[in-house]
Amino acid sequence: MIDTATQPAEIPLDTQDIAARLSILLAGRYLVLRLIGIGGMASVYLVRHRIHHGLFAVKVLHPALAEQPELLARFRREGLLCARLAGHPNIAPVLDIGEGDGLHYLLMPYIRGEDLDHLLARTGPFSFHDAMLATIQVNEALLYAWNNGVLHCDLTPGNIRLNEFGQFILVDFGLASTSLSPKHPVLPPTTTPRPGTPLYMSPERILNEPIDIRSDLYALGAILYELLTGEAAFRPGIGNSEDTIAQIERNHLSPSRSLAHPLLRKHPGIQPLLQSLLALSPAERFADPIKLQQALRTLTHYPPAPSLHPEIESEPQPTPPRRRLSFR
Ligand SMILES: Nc1ncnc2c1ncn2[C@@H]1O[C@H](COP(=O)(O)OP(=O)(O)OP(=O)(O)O)[C@@H](O)[C@H]1O
Repeated sequence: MIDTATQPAEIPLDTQDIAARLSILLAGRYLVLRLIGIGGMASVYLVRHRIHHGLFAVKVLHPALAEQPELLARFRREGLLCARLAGHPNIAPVLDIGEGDGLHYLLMPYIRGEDLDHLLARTGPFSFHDAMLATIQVNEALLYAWNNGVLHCDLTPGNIRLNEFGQFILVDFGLASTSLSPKHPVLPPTTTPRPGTPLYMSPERILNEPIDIRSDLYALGAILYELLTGEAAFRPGIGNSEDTIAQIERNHLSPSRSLAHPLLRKHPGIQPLLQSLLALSPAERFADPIKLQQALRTLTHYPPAPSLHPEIESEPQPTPPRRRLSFR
């Protein structure tokens, strides 16, 4: 992810020092085992609970970034939004938010497995079945977030992990947005560049126009393309949103060009699906994850998930006491 607006080019980061401070901070409850990975905003550590031995991931905001109020607020918001989304099988929830000794951290369940960036690099393009399964599951996560007033806004293969049970799990809600209305956010246009990962950013996001769920669906389309072909859907000036904007303006992102990939022709129905997901204009895309879900299920003959009985969906009610039968 790049953040041209706020992020320094070089973040001084001593992960051993952070791990040592984290060990002291969490001392009573968790043992810090090792560093899992480093992102643009945070480093993530594997920890073990001292009593029940469960494994967790602790995401620590880079200390240098914690000094920037806007980035600290964004990190806290990530924690709050992810805590709100707890309970969905395709979203890594935040279980605890804490700070101390200048460190700000989020505690999450550890997702054993690999992110899709690494998986693609290791195994090459996915089978049609696996690519569609990933898309269906991530779309379910987007639907749940959207229904809870959240847009992910930084959907990339690196932010999706495949766990040991074959579930695709969305991590990193660091750029997620929410609006005042409780459901289905629409974010206003901005005057400054939005942070993000150019390869997966929708045209309207790059151009600072209003964005809604269709911007996340565009990113999902770019990921599906990459899973099926092993190649990025677009090749803009990587890492430089200026180049990307210039290329959009020159219409280099026209989907018709890249959808001619031979691996896509093998699967009837996939090209129109990608055409809709990757349409330059949001008006030409699937309107929402429900519409996409229907198309994905038709294409894969995947049965719809059983929906909860309405009584189960509502808040649990206390069970009335059983009437005792009395016998004489
Ligand atoms: N709960 C988790 N379990 C296991 N690994 C995780 C977990 N959360 C994050 N990771 C891994 O840790 C690494 C860094 O995490 P993440 O991408 O969330 O950091 P970030 O700084 O927010 O990233 P970005 O650069 O996209 O802003 C990634 O490889 C990610 O897959």
